[in-house]
Amino acid sequence: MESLFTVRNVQVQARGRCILSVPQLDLPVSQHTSIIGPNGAGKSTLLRALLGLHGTGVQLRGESVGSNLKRGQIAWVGQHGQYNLPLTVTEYVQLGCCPHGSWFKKAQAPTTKLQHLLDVFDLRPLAQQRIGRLSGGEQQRANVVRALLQNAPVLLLDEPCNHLDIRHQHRLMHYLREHHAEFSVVMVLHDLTMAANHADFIVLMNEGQIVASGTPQDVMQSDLLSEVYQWPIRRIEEDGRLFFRMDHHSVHSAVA
Ligand SMILES: Nc1ncnc2c1ncn2[C@@H]1O[C@H](COP(=O)(O)OP(=O)(O)OP(=O)(O)O)[C@@H](O)[C@H]1O
Repeated sequence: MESLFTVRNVQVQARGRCILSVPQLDLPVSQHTSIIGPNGAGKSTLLRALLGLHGTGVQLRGESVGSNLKRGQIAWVGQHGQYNLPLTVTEYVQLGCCPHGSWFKKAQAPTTKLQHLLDVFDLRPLAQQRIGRLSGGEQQRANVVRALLQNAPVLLLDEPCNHLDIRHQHRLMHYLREHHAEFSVVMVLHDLTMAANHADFIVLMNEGQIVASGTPQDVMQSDLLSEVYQWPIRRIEEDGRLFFRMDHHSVHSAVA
């Protein structure tokens, strides 16, 4: 298996505690990888490590991810955007076209792609609005468009479906699938059914460690998921697709 990212002996400490410990992880090329796991499992920390923000143990296609060259090949959507900038939606998404590390320089996106993405993500009517005045879901869509305009071969998306309604969640996932030849995607997702049906490769995390990695069929087993999430999770297979049902569980029995 050819690797997109190789992670070797990456450890991240914060306030005297280890929040990420990954002896070895290989993420395959040209696949959609989803990182799943409960709150605080270390998913965002792992994504930041892939971005080269936590030391030297990560390689992208065999070269250190810390180099500017490699970092310029990665587009990133974090959990929080910079919405206090005095920019319209069009100006905000065009930041994606700036050379890496010089976001303050004036940039122009190719008009066709910009207009296409504004249409796909229903932002055209809001194009001249201030980014700070948009709703949470609209801002998130603008963040995604900004990342897509970078034309980077690797997209790292931290909970890209945050704030998105169901239609826009599916539109985003379908866009990523339709354009899979243009980029590899590594994304953090909380929706297990969405992860199973849109990712080819799953990384399951808990307490700063990789619990399992592999295909959704192999990794997303009821017992393992229930143990990691500490909640009864039932896996259902229908027409070759996986669905996950959170079984009813009173808060009292979950806490007990
Ligand atoms: N700068 C920091 N200082 C101290 N603790 C931190 C710091 N950054 C992260 N942590 C802790 O590390 C753990 C992992 O955080 P991380 O954001 O990677 O989790 P996550 O899996 O992405 O969670 P969520 O699903 O809630 O977004 C958490 O317990 C968090 O409180």
